[in-house]
Amino acid sequence: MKVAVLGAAGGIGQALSLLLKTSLPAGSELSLYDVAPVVPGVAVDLSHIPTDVKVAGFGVDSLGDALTGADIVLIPAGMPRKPGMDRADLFNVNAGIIKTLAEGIVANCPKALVGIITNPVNGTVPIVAEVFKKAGTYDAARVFGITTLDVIRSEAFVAELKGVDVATVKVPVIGGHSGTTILPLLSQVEGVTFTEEEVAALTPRIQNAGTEVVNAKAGGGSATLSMGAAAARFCMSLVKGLQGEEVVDYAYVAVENGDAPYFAHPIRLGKNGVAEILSYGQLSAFEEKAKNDMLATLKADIQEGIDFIQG
Ligand SMILES: NC(=O)c1ccc[n+]([C@@H]2O[C@H](COP(=O)([O-])OP(=O)(O)OC[C@H]3O[C@@H](n4cnc5c(N)ncnc54)[C@H](O)[C@@H]3O)[C@@H](O)[C@H]2O)c1
Ligand SMILES: O=C(O)C[C@H](O)C(=O)O
Repeated sequence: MKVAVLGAAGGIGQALSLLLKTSLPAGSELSLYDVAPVVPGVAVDLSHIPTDVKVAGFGVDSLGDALTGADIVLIPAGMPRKPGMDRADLFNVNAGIIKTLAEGIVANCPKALVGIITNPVNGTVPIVAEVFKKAGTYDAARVFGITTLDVIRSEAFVAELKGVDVATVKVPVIGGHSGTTILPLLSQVEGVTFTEEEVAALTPRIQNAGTEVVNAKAGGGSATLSMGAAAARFCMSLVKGLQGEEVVDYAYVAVENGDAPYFAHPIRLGKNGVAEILSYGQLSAFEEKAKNDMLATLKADIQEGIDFIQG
C-alpha cells in the first residue's frame, strides 16, 4: 500500500504523516511531498520511528516521484484561515494549488483514491473532479472530500454534553464542509435524546467549530492536530476498503440526482473506492429546514469550483 501526502510539511501534513507512520499496514510506503524545503527532514524524522512503514520525502521538483504507484493520495496542501476569514476566502489562493496537484495525479497515479482536505472543500473537490474529467481519467468513486473532522467533533461534543462514553457515540454528518452546509443529524444519534434547545445550540457549535479553533489560535492557523487525526481515521477506512473489508464512513462525494452535485453521505467503501452511496435516512423537521436553507450556498460553492476549470 502506498499513501502519498501532498502538503506533508504543514500543520495537518505532519500530524497526519505521524499517525500514518504508526498505523498503516506493515510493508506500506508513505510518500511525503511539499514545496517547503523542510519536507525531506520531516521524512527523515519519521523514518526513525520503528514501524514497518517506509517513508520518503519529495521536494518541489519531485511531485511525479512522490505520486508514482500511489494507491491513496491525501491533500492537505494550501493556505489555512486566519480570524475574520471564511473558508471561501481561501478559494483564490488554494484553487490553483489543487489544480496543479490534481494534474500531477492524472499524470502519475490516475487510479489512486484521492482525499481532499484543502479548503474550501465544497469547491476544491469539484476542481479535482473537473481536472480528472478534462483528462479523461475521472472516476467519481475515487474522489473524496474529507469531512471526518465534522464527524469526530460531533462525537466529542455529544459525549461531553451527554456524559456518555465517546467510544460509543456515532453522529452522522451530511452536506458540505463550511458553516451551515455542515449538517449534523442529531436526531439519528442512538442512545441519547436532545431537547429542542440542545439541538439549536449544538448544531451551530459543530458548524462553527473550525472558527472556534481559528480564533483560539489567534492568527496561527486553523485545526491541524484534530484534522490530522480525522484524516488518518478516514485514510484507514480507505485502506480497509482496498483490503476488501466492509466499511461504512462519511465523505463529501459526487452524487447523481442528490441534493447537490456533491454532498457528504454515508458511503460503503470497497476495493475501488465508493462501492455504494447510502441514504442518510429520515431527517427531523429542524434538519430538513436546515438542509433546504443551505443548499443554495453549497451549490454556489460547487459551481465556483467547476467554473474555475471550465472557465
Ligand atoms: N477539510 C477539513 O476539515 C480541514 C480542516 C483543517 C484545515 N483544512 C485546510 O487544510 C489546508 C492546510 O492547512 P494547514 O493548517 O496544514 O496549513 P499549513 O500552512 O500548516 O500547511 C500547508 C502546507 O501546504 C504546503 N503547500 C503549499 N502549496 C503547496 C503546493 N503547491 N504543493 C504542495 N504543498 C504545498 C505548504 O508548504 C505547507 O507546508 C488549509 O487549506 C486548511 O483550510 C481543512
Ligand atoms: O475552519 C477551518 O478553516 C479549517 C477546517 O475547515 C476546520 O473545520 O477546522
